[in-house]
Amino acid sequence: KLQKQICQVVLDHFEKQYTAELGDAWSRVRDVLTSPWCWQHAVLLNRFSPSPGLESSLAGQGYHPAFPAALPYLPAAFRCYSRAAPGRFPAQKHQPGRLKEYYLLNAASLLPVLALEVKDGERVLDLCAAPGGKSVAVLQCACPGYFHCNEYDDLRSRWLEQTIESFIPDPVINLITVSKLDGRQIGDLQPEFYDKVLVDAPCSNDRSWLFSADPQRAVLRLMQRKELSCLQFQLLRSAVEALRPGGSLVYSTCTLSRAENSDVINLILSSCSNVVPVDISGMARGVSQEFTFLSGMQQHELLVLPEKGRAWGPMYVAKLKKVSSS
Ligand SMILES: C[S@@+](CC[C@H](N)C(=O)[O-])C[C@H]1O[C@@H](n2cnc3c(N)ncnc32)[C@H](O)[C@@H]1O
Repeated sequence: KLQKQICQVVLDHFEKQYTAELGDAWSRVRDVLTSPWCWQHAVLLNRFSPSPGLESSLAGQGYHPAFPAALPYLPAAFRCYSRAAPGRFPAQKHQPGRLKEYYLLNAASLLPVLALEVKDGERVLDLCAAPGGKSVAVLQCACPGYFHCNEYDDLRSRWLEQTIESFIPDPVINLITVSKLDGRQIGDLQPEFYDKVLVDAPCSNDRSWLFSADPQRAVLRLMQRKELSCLQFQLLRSAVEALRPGGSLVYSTCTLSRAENSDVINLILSSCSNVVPVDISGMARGVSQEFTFLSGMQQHELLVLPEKGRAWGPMYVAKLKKVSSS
């Protein structure tokens, strides 16, 4: 495989911003983000396609359960394995008519799903769903009564459909609706309809931006970075509209950028009087063996910092609850 090249202009930009925002922690995070050979992958098992021998094979290769059973929310059917050593379990190819047995992913990307605490029968919206890793993970946790997976981008929406086909069998797939809407409109289209909404927002994606192949495009993206916060705020506002009173939402990104994380959440909290923060510190404490978090965050949010041997993240997660009608 071609060696990944670091995009210097992005690294310089991050160096300035994240030294200011994260202090000393940034240099440890930078060492991981710029060393793809030490990146880890977790293996999320597909409960709809159990594979005899897979768990013992994972154990034989040094994998262990990534999440402790004592978490505030960890359904028995949700099984995910990780190991401290870098490297990748072999990926499974898409084969029409055959379900895949597992999904490879960054273990931190399961934290927003666990924070959402989906229960059987609930109406759930995954507002920005492609390629579908978190949609698949939601269905490992529970069987929603109605599951709406939305993705605005045409090509990525097809990818989402393929992921769902690869992991979800026939009776369950009928509970899922895939749409290609602008997520900002769903609040108006389906007001107060959902029990749970996941907003896994489009963001700077620090890990992949650092390896941008086209420096000119990277410069353009960096210049347009501020617009992302605006889009994220609008998506969140739509999610709040789409929630029934008493329902809750989880917001997540895979960037370290404060402007796309805490600032967006603070803006929603100050502009929507019917939304309150939900404490997720119990979950954070429960997984503190496997993940490193930025200290000094508020109880309704967490930021996973990649570290050697625990190279998960970046991942920001915040949880909010709608307490009354808009
Ligand atoms: C971080 S990715 C989602 C990853 C996905 N949740 C997963 O776990 O596989 C964000 C997605 O939001 C989509 N997106 C961007 N703008 C959107 C919009 N206005 N409405 C809905 N989706 C949008 C992007 O195309 C991208 O696929």
